[in-house]
Amino acid sequence: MANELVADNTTVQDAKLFIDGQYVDAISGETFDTINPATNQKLATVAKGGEEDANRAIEAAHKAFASGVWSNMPVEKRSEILCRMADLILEKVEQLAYVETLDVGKPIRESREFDIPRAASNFRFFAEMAKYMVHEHYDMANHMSYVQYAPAGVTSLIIPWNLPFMQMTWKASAALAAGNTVVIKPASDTPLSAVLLGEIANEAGLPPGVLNIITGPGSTVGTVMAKHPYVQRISFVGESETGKTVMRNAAENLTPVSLELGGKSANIVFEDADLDEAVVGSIEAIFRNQGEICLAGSRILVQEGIYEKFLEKFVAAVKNIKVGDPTDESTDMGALVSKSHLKEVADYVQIGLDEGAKLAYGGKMVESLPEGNFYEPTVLYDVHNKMRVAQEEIFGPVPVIIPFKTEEEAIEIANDSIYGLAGVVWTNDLRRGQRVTSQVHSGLLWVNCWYVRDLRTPFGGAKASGIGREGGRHSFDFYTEAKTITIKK
Ligand SMILES: NC(=O)c1ccc[n+]([C@@H]2O[C@H](COP(=O)([O-])OP(=O)(O)OC[C@H]3O[C@@H](n4cnc5c(N)ncnc54)[C@H](O)[C@@H]3O)[C@@H](O)[C@H]2O)c1
Ligand SMILES: O=C/C=C/C=C(\O)C(=O)O
Repeated sequence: MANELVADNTTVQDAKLFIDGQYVDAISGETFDTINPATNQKLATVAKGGEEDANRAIEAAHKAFASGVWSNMPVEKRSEILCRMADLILEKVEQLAYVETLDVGKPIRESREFDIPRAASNFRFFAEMAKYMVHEHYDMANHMSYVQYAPAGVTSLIIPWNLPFMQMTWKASAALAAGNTVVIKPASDTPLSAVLLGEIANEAGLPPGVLNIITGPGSTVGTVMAKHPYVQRISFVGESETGKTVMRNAAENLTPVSLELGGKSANIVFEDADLDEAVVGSIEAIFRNQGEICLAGSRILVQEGIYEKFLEKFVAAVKNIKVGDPTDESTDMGALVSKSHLKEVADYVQIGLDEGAKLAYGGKMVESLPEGNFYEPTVLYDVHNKMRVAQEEIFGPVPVIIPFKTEEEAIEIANDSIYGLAGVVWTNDLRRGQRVTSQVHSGLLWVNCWYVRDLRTPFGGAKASGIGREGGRHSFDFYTEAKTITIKK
């Protein structure tokens, strides 16, 4: 394999661009290093794609699309190839999980048990669904109409660094199942697992040019992927500000965008909740993946009658989180993705303290692990929702705990945010659960659970958290062009 792990499981082979079914160097010959966040040592050399490379990949995708080799392939056959990709992902679960863990800094247990199997599920789900799409047909007296959901064409997929393989496959599987050809750009901090998808595609029999992967900067490669006139759909995941830039660039050709952006979701704990369950769930919702999850329950709103008790139990649970080597099976929390991100997270904690928040636990780098980007799980409490740490996305293991008195106040605080991605409600009163979730202005809400995913449901955010929904038929709506064909009888 072109990108196989070497024997010691600490370094990976160099990564190239994947264009038209082949691994190639950047035209400029330039490369960049990807760093292991647990050691801050170099992990691999990666081809630094530029504008010309992005053009090359888009042209390859355009040619493959126009040839009909994929878009006109019977859906059963297309589905078979995508299911084979799912099988291959599962066969390579160990390799992919290690690469993901080394590149992202996340615990190996999570990579092996969640990210990689979920990537396989993404492929299998959309491959199966494509076969069972319901087609519309309408009759009039002298005419009949039917609707064809035709593949849109070349699709740009721009991916962030936090859950790289899972998110890339969430988009790619749907776009491919709908008959499109794709160009994928992983984030420069975490390009390695994406590059491995190229050989999986080749092994599964995906025709050349149908899937292309370009590693390189967002400012060049990403800009071309948003602006190129051949591109018919852009699906972007990342920060809200970058999303705005992508949308501006997409406007040049009126290219439809699907944007999954930042979040600052409220995790609301009511007095009538099962306290232990709420503590365990709230810990998971903010410390999983080092808190680097868009859906994180990063604002923990706690009703005043249980505020002290919740805080005590929450902090006790935080003390049990084992931070350390991401490749260690017993690690709960790994390293933050980069030195610069570590600094951003640490700066936010200082900002919070300066604003008057109190520190219940953490607040510094892990002293015993000075080489990597290990930050202690941190708890800020007695936070007011107007503080910057309650309004801005920290994207790290730093929840802010905010007290509230009434249900109305909890809803008001939850909605007092530019973001509207997710929300969690902990209560034993399901009527309250229904009332509160129906009034919180977010795309995804969970009651007494967090990040439970059913791939048939729409996924996406409100307000600054995004535009559009993917998942189930919503993905096919986005990745296809609905064509109405009317015939005289
Ligand atoms: N809503 C969701 O589903 C979701 C999921 C995961 C992450 N996120 C968000 O992603 C952010 C973290 O990821 P990040 O730091 O990698 O985000 P980011 O916006 O910095 O980068 C995302 C991707 O965009 C590329 N990019 C940068 N500039 C670009 C440009 N001008 N044109 C095109 N592409 C460009 C980057 O190289 C990267 O591949 C957080 O805000 C998080 O909430 C949202
Ligand atoms: O960090 C963001 C998490 C995104 C999750 C998904 O895209 C998903 O579960 O489909």
